[in-house]
This record gives sequence, C-alpha cells and structure tokens, in this order.
Amino acid sequence: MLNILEQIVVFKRTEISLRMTHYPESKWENTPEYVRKCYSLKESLRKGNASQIIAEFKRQSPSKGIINNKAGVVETTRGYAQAGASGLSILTDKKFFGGSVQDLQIARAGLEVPILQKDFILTTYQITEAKGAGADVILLIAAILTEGQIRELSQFAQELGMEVICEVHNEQELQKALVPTVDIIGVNNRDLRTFRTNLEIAKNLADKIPSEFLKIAESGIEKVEDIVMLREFGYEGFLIGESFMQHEKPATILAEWVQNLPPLPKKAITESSDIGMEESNQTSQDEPN
Ligand SMILES: O=P(O)(O)OC[C@@H](O)[C@@H](O)c1c[nH]c2ccccc12
Repeated sequence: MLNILEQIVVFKRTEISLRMTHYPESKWENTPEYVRKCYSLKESLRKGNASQIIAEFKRQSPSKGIINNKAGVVETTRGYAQAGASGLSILTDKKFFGGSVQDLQIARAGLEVPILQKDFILTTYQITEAKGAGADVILLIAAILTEGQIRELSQFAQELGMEVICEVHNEQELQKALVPTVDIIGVNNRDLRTFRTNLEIAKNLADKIPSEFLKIAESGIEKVEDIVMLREFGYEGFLIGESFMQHEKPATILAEWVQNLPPLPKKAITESSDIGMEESNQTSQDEPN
C-alpha cells in the first residue's frame, strides 16, 4: 500500500504529462508574468517590521478533508496581504488539496507580495508554469527528489529569477537540500507520509541548518506563542494554513495574530540609527497632535 506522498507523486506524473500536452511550455513563456521581475521572499521576511508569516490559501488536505471551501481566493489573499502577511502560499494541486493554477493567477493579479506556488514539483515544466502563472517562489520537497534533481530544479528556477524553498523533515533530507541554488530551507513539522505534525521537528533540526540558508518553519503552527518560540530557534519565516483557513474569514485571524506578535528585536545597525531618530523627529511622528 502506497503512503499518501507516494500516491500524490504517482498521480502527479500523469497529471503533468496531460498538462504538458494541453498547455505547452510556450504558452507559459509568452505570458506577461513570465518576464516580470519576482518579488523576493527573503527580502520580505527580513524587513525590520515583517510579521514573517507566509499565509496559505488551502481549501482541503488529505489529512483534514475540507478545511474551508467557502472563503474566496481574492478576498482571502487580499485580506492576508492587508493584514500584514510577509508572503502568500497558494496550493495549486487539485486532486489532493482542491487548489488550481488558476487560483494562483487570480491571487497574483493586483498583489505585490511574494507568492509561493505550493505543489509537488518533479519537472522543469512545472517551474515554467509556476513562473508564467505569477509565482515568485517554488517549493522543492526533498522527500520526493534526489539531490541531483534538487540541484537541477533549483538552478532552473533561479535562472528564471525565482527563489527556491527546499522542504525537509529530517537530517537525511536536509543533507540533500544543502545545495547553493537553494535559498531557503523549510522544515516541515508535518510528516507527509503520515500527516502527523510535531513542532519538535523544527526545534531539533534548527541548529543543523547552515547559517547561509534562511530557515522557515512549516505546518502545525497553532498560535502566536509557537512563532515566538520558533523565532528563538532562529526561524525567520512561518508557513501557516489551517490555523487561518479553518475560520470563516481567514484574514481576520491573521490580522489578530499580527496584532499580538511581539516586535522583532532590532538589528544592531538599526538600533544605533534609531537612537538618533528618536532625538530628532521620531517623537513628533509618534505623538498625536
Ligand atoms: O496548514 P498548516 O498545518 O499550517 O500547514 C501549512 C503548510 O505548511 C502545509 O500546507 C504544507 C507544507 N508543505 C507542503 C507540501 C505540500 C502540500 C502542503 C504542504
């Protein structure tokens, strides 16, 4: 009996070959999005006042079934951006997650935040498609790829100006992910074979990730305190779906979280310039007149 991840991969291969015949690569290469300069997720996560939350639009999942099939993609993604998401994640897998490439295209129009296309990437075709549909960032899942494939696919994405998150769940997968063309290591707290989540996974892998990679924690984040705790382990991004999507209006929950998030500790360099600011014009800006 195949585990769920294996089932997804088997189905994905058939889906990809069908898509390739219906929508040849040239269709994607001729879109305006294909030549647009990507928004950098790394930069967005490292802005001084960033929430560091990557908010996901996720209607359903193999483990939970339907999470929310009423919230609209436009309303939710605009709401996420307005509420202060540092990035968005759009699931484009249809069969298992109820998403679509069209969701990505719809979300992209009119938004200036970095968008991650969340799918199970096995071929360069899917990366061309992601770029043409408006994604800035792609996800490579180490559990379903060899190191050679991670190298080839990440290089291809970077050549298109996109950033690459490589998702890992254990040390073995992490070893495959440490290639120079990967930008971000995403530690998935959910075992995609069993769908169980445990934040200990991110805690335990944190210090095994070399400092040249930005690291983000994915899945199973249920409250603001989880973010605060994971920040202490050096995580600079938090990919969150269910905690928002299980509410009727997902973006209102994100807005509450953002309000309750303690501010990021200021970087040394900002601190000294801020002191100068305070003495000059900072107070006049802050005080109501
Ligand atoms: O809904 P959660 O537990 O907050 O998780 C979001 C995201 O991390 C999860 O959807 C995810 C992480 N990696 C994936 C790979 C494929 C599909 C989905 C995912």
